[in-house]
Amino acid sequence: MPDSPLLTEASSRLEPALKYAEVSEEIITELQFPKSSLSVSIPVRLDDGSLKMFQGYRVRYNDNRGPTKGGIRYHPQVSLDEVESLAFWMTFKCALMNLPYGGGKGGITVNARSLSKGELERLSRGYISAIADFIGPDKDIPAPDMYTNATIMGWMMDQYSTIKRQITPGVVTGKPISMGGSQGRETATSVGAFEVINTLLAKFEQTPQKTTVAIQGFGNVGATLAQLLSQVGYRVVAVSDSQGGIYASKGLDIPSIRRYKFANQGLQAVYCENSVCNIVEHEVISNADLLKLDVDVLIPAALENQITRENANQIQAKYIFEVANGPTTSEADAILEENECYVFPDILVNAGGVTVSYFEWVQNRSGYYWTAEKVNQRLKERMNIETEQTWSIAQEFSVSMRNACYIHALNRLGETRTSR
Ligand SMILES: NC(=O)c1ccc[n+]([C@@H]2O[C@H](COP(=O)([O-])OP(=O)(O)OC[C@H]3O[C@@H](n4cnc5c(N)ncnc54)[C@H](O)[C@@H]3O)[C@@H](O)[C@H]2O)c1
Repeated sequence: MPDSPLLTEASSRLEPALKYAEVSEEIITELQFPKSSLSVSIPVRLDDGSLKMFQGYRVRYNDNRGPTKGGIRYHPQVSLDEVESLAFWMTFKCALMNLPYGGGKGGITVNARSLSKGELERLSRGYISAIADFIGPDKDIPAPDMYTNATIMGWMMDQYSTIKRQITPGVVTGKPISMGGSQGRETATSVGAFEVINTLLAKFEQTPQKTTVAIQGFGNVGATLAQLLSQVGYRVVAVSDSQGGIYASKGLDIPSIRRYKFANQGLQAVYCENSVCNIVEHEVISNADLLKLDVDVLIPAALENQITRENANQIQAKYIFEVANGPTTSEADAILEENECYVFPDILVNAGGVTVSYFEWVQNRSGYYWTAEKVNQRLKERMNIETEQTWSIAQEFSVSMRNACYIHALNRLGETRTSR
């Protein structure tokens, strides 16, 4: 095994699931290695006339179940090891959701916020020029991830189409709707998580009206999810962003807070009537405080590695739904399990995004576009099917939902590999 601590840690988390999964040793061995990894150097002309080189990666981890699929991340800490470990998880997420895809991932080591729009466009187009032979609608299909968005996906699709001299919308998902993006893609992760939360809390007879919720991260996914939850009666008592959080035991007025945040770029516990917003009684809390609140449901929706060996014993929530990727370390997982806290893992909870990415690719290939209602209906169906199946596996083997997800995904990967 090469020196890849993140990938090694990722694959070690599968161990408890292996004794229940119907997969051969050979397949498990194969799954420890990425099929192919590409490193590229991208020259970019900056606005001041100088030339700067950037490092980029694209990994196709495993393509037994179909073309590889996964986002592209722009972040200063991007490394080949990180991209390989994220591509590894995409392999499992796609199998878990029964999508006809393998796992992939990409990234560029860059602080995207330090670049102008023009520089960002040249970098994105340069990256696609460098990896064009490695990707394609039947080979590997990128999507947005941290610090990449629909605009960047649009540039990438355009660049690829220019190189191939053929309009190829199915090469990238998460595009603007005007370039073949799907209705419902922007809210897909929140809608998917909402379905999973409702389905699983119902198993514990935990109704929305008697459930308090704290959400770390009031971004694209966290804020939309907060709204969906509060609409059906969940009491969202705390939310936070990178600057800190707010808490009100009576519950927060989420639509008002969203409006305020959109207009002022800050979090404030407000209640708005028409255009007037009044500040309501609340406590200002830190992100660390938010995680330890006495609530029923905790939703990390910001960064990875938030729940660790250091704070896991102080978590009071009974249920954790991982919307962020990798918010709980494996040491924290063990502590939470001992404390009878149910953790519902990222590869299920946040899989709505990749599911609607799949729908986008299907629409691009057929040239027939669905309504938002149709997208959401199909998304909910698929989330429910896989949540129920995973729940049954957890009951059958008396394992955590994390291990049940791995067993379910491993079984699918094993079945396809054996058939091939
Ligand atoms: N957007 C998707 O479709 C999607 C799909 C799957 C997984 N995810 C994961 O969900 C998470 C959120 O994604 P997003 O698209 O909403 O991102 P986003 O950038 O829109 O929002 C992230 C939020 O987290 C906040 N934040 C940053 N640092 C924080 C900190 N230290 N403590 C608390 N909050 C902090 C930010 O202020 C922001 O409100 C990420 O982990 C992402 O990988 C997103």
